Amino acid sequence: MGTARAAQATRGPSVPAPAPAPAYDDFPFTGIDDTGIDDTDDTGVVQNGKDRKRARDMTADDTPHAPHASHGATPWPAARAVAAEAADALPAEDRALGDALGQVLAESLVALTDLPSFDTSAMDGWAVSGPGPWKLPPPGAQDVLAGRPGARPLRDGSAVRIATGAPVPPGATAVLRSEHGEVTVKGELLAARHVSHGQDIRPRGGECRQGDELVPAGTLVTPALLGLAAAAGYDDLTVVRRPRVEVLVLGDELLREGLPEGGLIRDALGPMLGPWLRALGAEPGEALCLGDDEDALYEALAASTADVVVTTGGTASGPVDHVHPTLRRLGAELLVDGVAVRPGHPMLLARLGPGRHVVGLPGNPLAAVAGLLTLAEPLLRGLTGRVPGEPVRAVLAESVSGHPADTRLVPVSYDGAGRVRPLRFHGPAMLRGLAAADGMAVVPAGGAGRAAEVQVLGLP
Ligand SMILES: Nc1nc2c(c(=O)[nH]1)N[C@H]1C(S)=C(S)[C@@H](COP(=O)(O)OP(=O)(O)OC[C@H]3O[C@@H](n4cnc5c(N)ncnc54)[C@H](O)[C@@H]3O)O[C@H]1N2
Ligand code: MOO
Repeated sequence: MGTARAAQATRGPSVPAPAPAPAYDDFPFTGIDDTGIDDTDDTGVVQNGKDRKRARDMTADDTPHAPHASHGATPWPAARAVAAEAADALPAEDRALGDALGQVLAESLVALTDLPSFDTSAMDGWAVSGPGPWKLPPPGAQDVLAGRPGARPLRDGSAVRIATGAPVPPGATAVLRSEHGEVTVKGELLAARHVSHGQDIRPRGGECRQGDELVPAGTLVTPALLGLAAAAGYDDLTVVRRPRVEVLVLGDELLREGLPEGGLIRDALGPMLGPWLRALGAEPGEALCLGDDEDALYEALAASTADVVVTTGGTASGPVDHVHPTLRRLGAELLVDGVAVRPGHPMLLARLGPGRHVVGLPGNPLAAVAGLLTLAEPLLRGLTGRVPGEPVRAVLAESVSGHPADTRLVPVSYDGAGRVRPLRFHGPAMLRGLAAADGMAVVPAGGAGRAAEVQVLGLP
């Protein structure tokens, strides 16, 4: 707070007074949010035309109202690269199929069996041998059903009723679908159309042979992969261990339940970070609320055995912002200390010791999400062994103003035509836009015009 106000104060009286202009973070409900970017109305609506011109005027460096530049901050792409390189994948572990979702295969998935493991009927009908008409077994004879092996061999010219999924009897040459066959009064089976050799029989090994590589190591375990692994004979999978993450929520002003009152507000980050970190492949513990207690923070960080500690709040330089001094006290190595991105510029990444990292997220909720996407996501990608996908890019349905020096992350949603549209309520303290968003657009310094292509970070 205060930079723009301080600049105003140094203005001499001979300088013509500009129209009263908003200072850096005075405008929770007006056109300026604390990113220092004026593209919103009081509800956070992105504006055009003369409002945009006003935005340009207000963000020009020679005005008294220039926003903070992130001096000494790491450029956004470089910060992501540092976080991605900070840690190698954790060791492998065996997990039951039901527990392995979202982890990465540490070994390739090799078929433990042929699939199908026997010649299988693809339809309900009759297994037939040779050309028709076919003789049927006497009424009351056993049908061939799924899960019942050991059907008797079929002789040429005979048929037997069979169910989908049942093992085809030896000697069968095809399966005739029930809707394509007719039983005569003499008890013979006739085909209503030509039956080709092998029709509606799934041959053993048609999908894979035992020993075939089905999926390479490094693949993310999805629900579909779990199904394939089960079909191929697996009870458990060898996967990269999930990183254990502790979440420390800082701030004396935070309530864990009920309505905000008396200057206290609800903790919006504890409930959000656990599920989000899990979606990124981590094993988060219950968020711990530490208030603004410097010693409690020191002790929690010193005692932590987690692979990653995520803190929220306390990253700036206010009187109770204890993250930097505590990391200094612990002798931590700061890998990233501030990022040229809005919101979220005070975010940090530190190494407490070998294999022990701290991600410091700013307290403003949308700024915390920016920190999560900028630092925690690539760090966890490295630890979990997840391979980065191709960056998603999309065309902007309308222009988005930019910070003069820093990257901006803006909640966007896809319109029907595959373009992305910036959303209202995107101030650093707001989650309303994000909750309606499909992603966060990466807007370069200076902004991006309508129809420009931008990177879009996905959300869980
Ligand atoms: N002199 C300056 N002051 C600030 C700057 C700056 O550059 N110079 N940057 C501002 C920006 S931008 C941000 S972001 C914040 C970051 O501050 P902290 O990480 O120290 O966060 P706090 O001060 O603890 O909290 C900021 C804000 O967020 C609210 N908050 C905190 N935790 C939660 C939570 N779990 N759930 C909901 N809301 C939370 C908190 O009450 C504050 O309103 O610093 C600015 N200041
Ligand atoms: O505006 Mo701050 O950038 O909320 O991180």
